Amino acid sequence: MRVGFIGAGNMAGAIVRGIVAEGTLPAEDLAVTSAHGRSAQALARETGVDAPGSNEELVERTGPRGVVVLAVKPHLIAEVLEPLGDLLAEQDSLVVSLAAGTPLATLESFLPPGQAVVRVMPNVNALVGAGMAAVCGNASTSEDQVDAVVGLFETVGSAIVLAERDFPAYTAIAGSAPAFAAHFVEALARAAVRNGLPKMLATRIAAQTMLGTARTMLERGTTPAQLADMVSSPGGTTIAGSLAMEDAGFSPAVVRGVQAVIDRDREIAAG
Ligand SMILES: NC(=O)C1=CN([C@@H]2O[C@H](COP(=O)(O)OP(=O)(O)OC[C@H]3O[C@@H](n4cnc5c(N)ncnc54)[C@H](O)[C@@H]3O)[C@@H](O)[C@H]2O)C=CC1
Ligand SMILES: O=C(O)[C@@H]1CCC=N1
Repeated sequence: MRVGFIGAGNMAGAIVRGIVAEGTLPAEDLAVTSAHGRSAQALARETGVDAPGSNEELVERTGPRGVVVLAVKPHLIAEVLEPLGDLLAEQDSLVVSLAAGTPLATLESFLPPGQAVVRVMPNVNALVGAGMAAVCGNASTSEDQVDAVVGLFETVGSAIVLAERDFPAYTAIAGSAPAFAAHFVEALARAAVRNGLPKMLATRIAAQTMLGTARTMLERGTTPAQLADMVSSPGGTTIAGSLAMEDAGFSPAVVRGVQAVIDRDREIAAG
């Protein structure tokens, strides 16, 4: 399978670096383009992938039946897709869009009828093989094509098939949530700095603690509530901290943040 990425920014960079590091596909089967070519060339130099001079050339080198991944910002999808429509149809390419708030119906409206399109919401942790991706194909996509995309993203983390109506909530807790987790680590570290720990050490300690907490839940099936109970000694330190965080509005702040992502996703979708 040959895969071309239109866009060489944060997300494409994370996926390409992850795929190359994991050895999922040989670097020569991957290609990237960017708006002015500079970020694509830098990524190509770093990873050994190809950096064709235009999006048309990228589709040609990726096809026939190649995967063309749209990794540009949502507002650029129309101007990138429309000129490529005939070539994508001719090559029988599979179009994969990573764009937030951009439904399959919108993507289809920029392409010839019958074009196979898959919507994916990945996250940046693909960079270290620990990503989370949701996948949804349109009516023109075969089961094999959806499976191939799931398989590709499984090599850089976890991947699931998800109904398109659930993409906004999923985007909040997977696509955007690495930023929220990073804010939490940063806040923990700053609080420790206030109490005398050096920032780098505090950040490492907090990040390792997040990693271990996630692994305990995923590998042992421990629920968040069970894990909190395991840590909270009666009359101890943790329950004092947890209740103080709740008193300061921790859960309502997180719920509002998730809702804001969902609302913004719907706003982008509405245009
Ligand atoms: N950054 C993230 O963590 C996530 C991003 N996404 C989605 O991924 C997409 C890309 O986001 P980022 O990588 O963060 O953006 P970015 O701004 O870091 O990268 C965008 C890339 O698109 C390129 N580009 C712009 N116009 C182009 C054109 N005409 N032809 C070829 N390349 C062009 C730019 O040069 C740049 O390399 C967005 O649609 C976003 O919604 C989805 C999940 C997570
Ligand atoms: O902020 C954004 O719009 C994209 C989608 C999810 C993560 N980054």
